[in-house]
Amino acid sequence: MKQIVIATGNKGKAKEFKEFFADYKIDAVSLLDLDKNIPDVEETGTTFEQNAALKAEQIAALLDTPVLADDSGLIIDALDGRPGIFSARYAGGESKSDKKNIEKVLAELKTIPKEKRTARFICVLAIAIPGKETIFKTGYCEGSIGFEEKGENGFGYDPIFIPEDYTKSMAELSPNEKNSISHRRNAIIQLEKWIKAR
Ligand SMILES: O=c1[nH]c(=O)c2ncn([C@@H]3O[C@H](COP(=O)(O)OP(=O)(O)OP(=O)(O)O)[C@@H](O)[C@H]3O)c2[nH]1
Ligand SMILES: [Mg+2]
Repeated sequence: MKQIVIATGNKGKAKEFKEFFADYKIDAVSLLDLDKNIPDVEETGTTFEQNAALKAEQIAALLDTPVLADDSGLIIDALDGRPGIFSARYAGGESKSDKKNIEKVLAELKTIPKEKRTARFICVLAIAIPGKETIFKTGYCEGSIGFEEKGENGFGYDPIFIPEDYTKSMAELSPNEKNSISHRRNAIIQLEKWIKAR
């Protein structure tokens, strides 16, 4: 089976990439699957593109193979776009905690009414191929932030994100349903030609 390396240490992302690439009969191997001790890539960029490129290019150089990286996050209008590129580490501290991040967002939006809770997920994919220019693709998923956590599926902010035209949270959707509307899917479908040519 063909393989593609995904430069992520996020379990939720790794699972979704495996599901997407299975459709193309490609095994998506994440950093969690590799035996090698791979150093953490510091996300020092100021944009999703820069951080996606940092992850893809550093791991591609290290392994000398094409690598796909995903930098993603949640953009909330009432918070001037926060948590944005800081989505994974919004509540601060070294340990990334989805639960603490969600609590912080809900607290910040406490007095904000339903119609002003609009938000979107963004996913920027970078594909680094040694010796070639890095390719970028961006996908979005529009929605709003609920008032409480709901559902057990997905990861990150899914329990408080209600996709547009839905009443359920992203975490209440099945993996297949999420994968049919998510920001990650909307980025990946733009890569279809590249994936099929592999
Ligand atoms: O509810 C969610 N559903 C999603 O589908 C989703 N996609 C991204 N996010 C949030 O945005 C951060 C990415 O930050 P990020 O791109 O730096 O990834 P990460 O640090 O978790 O892993 P890595 O890929 O960098 O190794 C994540 O941790 C999450 O908090 C999501 N939340
Ligand atoms: Mg990260």
